[in-house]
Formats: sequence, structure tokens, C-alpha cells
Amino acid sequence: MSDYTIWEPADAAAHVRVPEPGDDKYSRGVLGVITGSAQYPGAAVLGVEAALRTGVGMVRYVGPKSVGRAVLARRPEAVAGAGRVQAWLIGSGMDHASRSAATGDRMAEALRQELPTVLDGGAFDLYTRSHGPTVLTPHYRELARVLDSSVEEIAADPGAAAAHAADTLGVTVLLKGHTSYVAGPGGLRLASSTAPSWLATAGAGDALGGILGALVATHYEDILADPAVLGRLAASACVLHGLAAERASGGGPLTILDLAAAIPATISDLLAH
Ligand SMILES: NC(=O)C1=CN([C@@H]2O[C@H](COP(=O)(O)OP(=O)(O)OC[C@H]3O[C@@H](n4cnc5c(N)ncnc54)[C@H](OP(=O)(O)O)[C@@H]3O)[C@@H](O)[C@H]2O)[C@@H](O)CC1
Ligand SMILES: Nc1ncnc2c1ncn2[C@@H]1O[C@H](COP(=O)(O)OP(=O)(O)O)[C@@H](O)[C@H]1O
Repeated sequence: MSDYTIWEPADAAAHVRVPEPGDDKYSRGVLGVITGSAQYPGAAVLGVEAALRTGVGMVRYVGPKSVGRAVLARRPEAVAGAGRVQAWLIGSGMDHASRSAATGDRMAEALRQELPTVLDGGAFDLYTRSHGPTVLTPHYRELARVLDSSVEEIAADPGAAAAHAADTLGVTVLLKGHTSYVAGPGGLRLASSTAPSWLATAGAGDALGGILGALVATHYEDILADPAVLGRLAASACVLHGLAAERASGGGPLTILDLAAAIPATISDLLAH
């Protein structure tokens, strides 16, 4: 932990791109989303919901048709089907062992574009094929699988585990937990623990993926100019996620749609201070 700098709300506020009068939906950035599966359609719904609530020019959902229908039922603002995007969010709500051939093809096509990419749960195996600036978002069990280690080893020193993963895999790693650790290949080390423990509930990570995807899509030019920006955006996503959870919780339980609904006011508060 000593190597890590705490990423503060003011740091996160500085990493929200506020649209300007000259912006349109494309200049703000389009996030392509390949998430969800027949088994876990909710993960796709939650990620898209969180991305749109964080602010992005457009979300293009490119997953299975049945999941796309669920996404559109909740969020008609999302556009289903392929098209040009500035960043990708891939892998929430799918099991890599049972990925369909069609999903594998969509992922391969996305990764070929070498754009800034967020890889979540069901897509960690693809990190070697992701040649754009890439951030992985594992929880402890997932990082243990990626590193062929054990949960106990990760939990004993999560900051060191995240740093080791970033250094050996050559990507940015956001290790999720009560404190989340972001480690980047260039020695970047940031930590955040803004979330209440009420956030330990299913779907929380799917929402984090959406928040981060939106931040990445709206900063794609900055990331391409300086890949270290990706780590700062990952830490900013943790801060926003935690503060929105705190607002949704108010000291009690929360659902992930409540968290998503709290994101806009969380951002406007951050920007006002
Ligand atoms: N709304 C949605 O669509 C959501 C979809 N989601 C999707 O779900 C998938 C799995 O995600 P995850 O994080 O649970 O995966 P993972 O690390 O493999 O954990 C498995 C480990 O947990 C353990 N375990 C299971 N039950 C347990 C219990 N009652 N009490 C204690 N332990 C228990 C189990 O142990 P076992 O039962 O095998 O002994 C195993 O070790 C993933 O594709 C994700 O995207 C989620 O994002 C949620 C919202
Ligand atoms: N005890 C806790 N306190 C605060 N935040 C937590 C706690 N446990 C988990 N979280 C946060 O909740 C999210 C859980 O992500 P993940 O395990 O991927 O959930 P899911 O797969 O259900 O979407 C992460 O952002 C993590 O930082």
C-alpha cells in the first residue's frame, strides 16, 4: 500500500470530460460494449446503464440479440449493432469457457481496432490480443486465476498483487475490493476506498465497468497520446463508483440501479467543488 497514492475526489473530478458547446455525440466519444450472455443478461444492462449515466456520446451495444433486447428495454438511448467507436468495454457477464463463436468473433474484431479497451470478467484471457491501451478489472478470485495464484496470496497484499500483475502482463490492472488498487506498467500506483461495504452486492463490478468505459471513451485521444491516462481514469472510475454507492446507500442497502441513478448528481457535486 505504501507505494500507492490515494486518488481523491478532486483528482476524479479533473478526469470527467465536460462537454462543450461545439461537441456532438461523436466528438464526445462512442463506447462499444460487448458484454452479457444468455446466462447473464443483467450484467450488460447494468454496464450500459452506468456508462450512459456517467456521460458519453453514445453506447453501441454489440452483444447477442437477446441481450441487446434487454439492454434496449432498459435504455433506448443505446444503439444496437456494429459501428465506429472510440473505446471498448468487453467481458462483463460472460464465462470465457462457454463463449459462443459469434461472441468470440465480435471480440476479435473489436480488439483488432487497437482502441483503448476495458477487459472485464469473461475476457481476461484476451489481454495478449488487446494491442490498444488496455485495463483489466479483476476481483481477487479473477486475478488469482489470471496469475495462477491463490485468493489468499492476493488478499495478503492486494497492492503488491496488482503491481505484479501490471508489470508482468504489461497492461493496467484495476484490482477491485473494499480498497481498489490501480497499477500501470510505468509504475503508476493509485488506490481508492470511497465505497461503503454495502457495495458488496452482485452487479457492482458490472456498473464499474460501465463507468470506466464511459470515462475511457470520452478521453480516447488523451489515452492515445499518453497511455498512463488510462490508470488515472481507472482510479477516477473507482472514486465515482464509490461516491455514487455512498449516495445511493445513505447508510443502508443499495441496488446497482440505485447506484447508477446516483451517478449524475455525484458528478455534478464533484464538478461544483
Ligand atoms: N446480474 C448479472 O448478470 C451478474 C452477473 N455476474 C456474472 O456471474 C459470473 C460469476 O461471477 P463471480 O464474480 O461470482 O465469479 P467467480 O469469481 O468465478 O466466483 C465463483 C466463486 O464463487 C463461489 N461461490 C458461489 N456461490 C457462493 C456462495 N453462495 N457462497 C460462497 N461462495 C460461493 C464459487 O465457489 P464454489 O461454489 O464453486 O465452491 C466460486 O469459487 C460472472 O460471469 C459474472 O460476470 C456477476 O457479475 C453478478 C451479476
Ligand atoms: N466490502 C466492500 N466494500 C466496498 N466495495 C466493495 C466491497 N466488496 C466489493 N466492492 C466493490 O464492488 C465491486 C464488485 O465487483 P465484482 O466482484 O466484479 O462484482 P460483480 O461480478 O457482482 O459485478 C467492485 O467494484 C468492488 O470494489
